[in-house]
Amino acid sequence: MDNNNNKPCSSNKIIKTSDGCEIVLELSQNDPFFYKKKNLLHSMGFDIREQVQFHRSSCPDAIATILERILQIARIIHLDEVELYFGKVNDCSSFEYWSPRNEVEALNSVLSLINSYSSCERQKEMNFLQTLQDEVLKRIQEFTDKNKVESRIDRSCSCDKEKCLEKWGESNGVKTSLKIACVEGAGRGAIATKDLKVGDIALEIPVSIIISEEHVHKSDMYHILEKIDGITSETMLLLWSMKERHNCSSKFKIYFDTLPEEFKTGLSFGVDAIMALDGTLLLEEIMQAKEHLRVQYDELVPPLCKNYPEVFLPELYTREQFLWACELWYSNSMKVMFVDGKLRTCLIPIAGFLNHSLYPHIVHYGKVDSATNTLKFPLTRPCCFGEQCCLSYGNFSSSHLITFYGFMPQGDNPYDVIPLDIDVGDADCIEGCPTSSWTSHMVRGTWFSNNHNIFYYGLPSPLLDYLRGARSPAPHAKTIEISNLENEIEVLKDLQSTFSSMMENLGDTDLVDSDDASWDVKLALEFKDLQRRIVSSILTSCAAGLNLVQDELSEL
Ligand SMILES: C[S@@+](CC[C@H](N)C(=O)[O-])C[C@H]1O[C@@H](n2cnc3c(N)ncnc32)[C@H](O)[C@@H]1O
Repeated sequence: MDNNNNKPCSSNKIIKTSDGCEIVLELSQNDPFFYKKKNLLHSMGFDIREQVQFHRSSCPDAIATILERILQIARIIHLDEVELYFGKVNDCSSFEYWSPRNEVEALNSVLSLINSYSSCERQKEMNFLQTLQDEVLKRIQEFTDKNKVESRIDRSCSCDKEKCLEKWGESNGVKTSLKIACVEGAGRGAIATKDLKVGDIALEIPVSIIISEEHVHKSDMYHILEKIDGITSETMLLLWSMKERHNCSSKFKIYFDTLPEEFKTGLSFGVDAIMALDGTLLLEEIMQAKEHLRVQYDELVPPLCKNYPEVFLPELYTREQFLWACELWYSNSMKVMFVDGKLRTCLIPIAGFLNHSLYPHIVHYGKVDSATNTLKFPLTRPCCFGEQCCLSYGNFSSSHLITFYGFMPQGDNPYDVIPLDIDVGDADCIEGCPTSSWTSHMVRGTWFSNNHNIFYYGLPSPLLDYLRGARSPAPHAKTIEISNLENEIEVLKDLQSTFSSMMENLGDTDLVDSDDASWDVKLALEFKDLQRRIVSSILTSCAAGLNLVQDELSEL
């Protein structure tokens, strides 16, 4: 799970002035998309460092206007690669958001600025900051109301083992406002036991119950494993957990008892499911991942069992058990930054019940609080009593989520992109270059776009610009001129041809009755259906675009 630990440090701050304060927002030079974001900021009239003034006497309306200005900058600073690539292409859309993820991230960045300032200033002098905070919270609430995914709780589940784990957690210092329950279609999940606000800590886990490499170091296998050239601590942990799950006196026995007998991830897909993926890139992804595990097992495990059978008991180290451990670590581990500054891959009892959502409540987690020596899970959006509280595992595509976690999230996933085999070279564009210089290109469902007008067609602008340049090297203005329109027709026809072949490769809708199919075939068919919908939306957009261009041409 990718928990936002590796973001460039922000130098945003609030400075007190004689008649109020000044909010300083700065794009980090270490941002991997620094030049693209800098160009975007410039195109909206901002610099990479902006100071926004607040006067003590600002009225609520003025504060709302200032907040909008701050958000315009914060949104750009917090864009990720996919959001940048697919962009916001409506020239007059400065009041619109880029994506739900980006909006909540931008709003939370303003909140954390206010909080860090308020904690060192006398609040009563800062009434206008309070008004600003209220406005931010109001917007987060509006967003939460707009983007809700309902999950149904299966109340017939007794969850006895999970209750046992909750009790064990409590006795070990876990603080929680969540309880474990069965959620339809997602196994177990965590449900809020009271209304939770933005900033509330839904769950707090003491470091003492986190499973990390320290436990391997204390085990009887460490002196053997440490001699293996190039072995990672993740692999050591994986081998350790294969044995520890059977250890009746393990400190983590209650935790291991709650784990499923089998994980249903893409790594366990059978032949029928793999065949059903024909024509998709997921087939390749799963085959490669399976092959990687096969080679890793063959190189590592049989020699350990042969040379140290008293430590690596052959019956605990079968290929099936190795796959179980890989799936456990892929689908349940989190990267945690400890107080010594080291990032370690860990299993976290109780937190491991948090499911993923495209509209998560918890986004920033994974850094141990040095004051309490605990790992905290704070909310970036409210969660009501009885609602499932979800995490963001990261900005992953459905193919990644299927391969390593075994599910497709509910709702439209903006990270479901199809990469295109066009190699353009070069990293982030250099200073002064247009924002459209990208090293690789991709598409996604054109339903995500709000601009289906001529020259846009709901398709990504970087791709269109690249194809325009490849067809005709002359600079391209988006103007209604014969040469431009003729070039547009060529570009759209090229795309039509590429995506028609992709659609042919995907074949017709499968006639398998998916109600009777096994879990893996069902998931494979669902994924393939998504691929067809994406490709079909592109073909529809190309056809609509060609009509638009031809209409314009006929009027010239
Ligand atoms: C960290 S565990 C979460 C707890 C898990 N549901 C359980 O019962 O143990 C991750 C696994 O939960 C399931 N999961 C997580 N989010 C999901 C979602 N949005 N929809 C369906 N399954 C999900 C997947 O099986 C995934 O591999």
